[in-house]
Amino acid sequence: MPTRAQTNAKASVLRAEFERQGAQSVEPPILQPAETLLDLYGEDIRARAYVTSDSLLGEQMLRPDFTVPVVQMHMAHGADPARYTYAGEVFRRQERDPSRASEYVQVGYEVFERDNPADSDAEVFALIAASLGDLPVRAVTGDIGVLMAVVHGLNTTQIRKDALMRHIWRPRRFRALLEQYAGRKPVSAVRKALLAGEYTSDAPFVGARRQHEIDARIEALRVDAAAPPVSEKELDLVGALLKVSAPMPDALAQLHDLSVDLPAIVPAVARVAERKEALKKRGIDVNSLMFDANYGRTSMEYYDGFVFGFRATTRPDLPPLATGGRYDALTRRLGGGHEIPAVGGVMRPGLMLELEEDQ
Ligand SMILES: N[C@@H](Cc1c[nH]c[nH+]1)C(=O)O
Repeated sequence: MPTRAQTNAKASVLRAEFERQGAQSVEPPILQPAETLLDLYGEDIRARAYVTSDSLLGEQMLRPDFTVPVVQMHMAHGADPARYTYAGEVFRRQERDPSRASEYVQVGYEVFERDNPADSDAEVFALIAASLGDLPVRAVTGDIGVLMAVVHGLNTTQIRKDALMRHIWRPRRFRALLEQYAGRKPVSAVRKALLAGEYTSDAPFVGARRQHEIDARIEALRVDAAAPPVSEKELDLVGALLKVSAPMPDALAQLHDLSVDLPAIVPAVARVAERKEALKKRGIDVNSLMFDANYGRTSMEYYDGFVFGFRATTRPDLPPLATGGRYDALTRRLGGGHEIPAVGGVMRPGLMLELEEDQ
């Protein structure tokens, strides 16, 4: 296992390289305001952040990542375009796997650039690929924008689309909801009685929910039950889309085929195609680069476009050595009326050293 000093030294080397590529070095504080920022990460990180209360500052957290504080800083006073780099610890509780670190060093690179998003995606990816050097790694890419587009385009109610959108990050729940909306799941006897107004309960009010909220929820369930089901055809198309997992050229051909029946994904698929060309221009072998439509569905909920990760081929037990993605909407949420397309990624120097030791 590398020592902390070795990891920090490696981090400095990587950050210096990112500075040479034109990035400005920034140092967001370790303590971050939880009340304003924690929700931006989504459910998983919200549950895993170390949060504490401070009588002067309010709820504070140990930074779960750098991207959110960097976006906040850029939107408050950064000039466009901009490139930033940083190195330091992030903190996330591990609830399932005690062998995984709950505190580790990241080195990152973030690009805020309006002109050519495909090329910015390729810039970040190619820079990280180069920084990983000869390490035995394999990259996977994906695109959350394609999934969002398919949900937007479904022929169903806005309420259902909103629910599916929230569950993009919970693949099993997403699948179950979609099947429910397609009428594939039998409605339980209790639910039937509830919708028919035949269900009464004398359970005491113990939670925060009031009678009018319960009534509103029952009414929403009634409206939903009256909506026509999502068609079998759409269900199958979404299923087929989520199965796309192949090298870039083949994956793109499959996406193009699917977009004939799912016209809503046409612009998002065009972005995947543009990115492929931009990656190729930057020397990436796109013929062997994997595209997996499901990739990125369990990570940071601020991603809304390109997503990628690099894993060690010789050490499948290790977490990814580098990950990243595009987060345009996050800049809008923190921008107070402004927004700018943005993409970035991080590397884990500690894992890189561990892998080097194995060589
Ligand atoms: N902040 C992300 C990585 C990233 C940087 N930029 C974009 N994504 C993480 O910690 O997982």
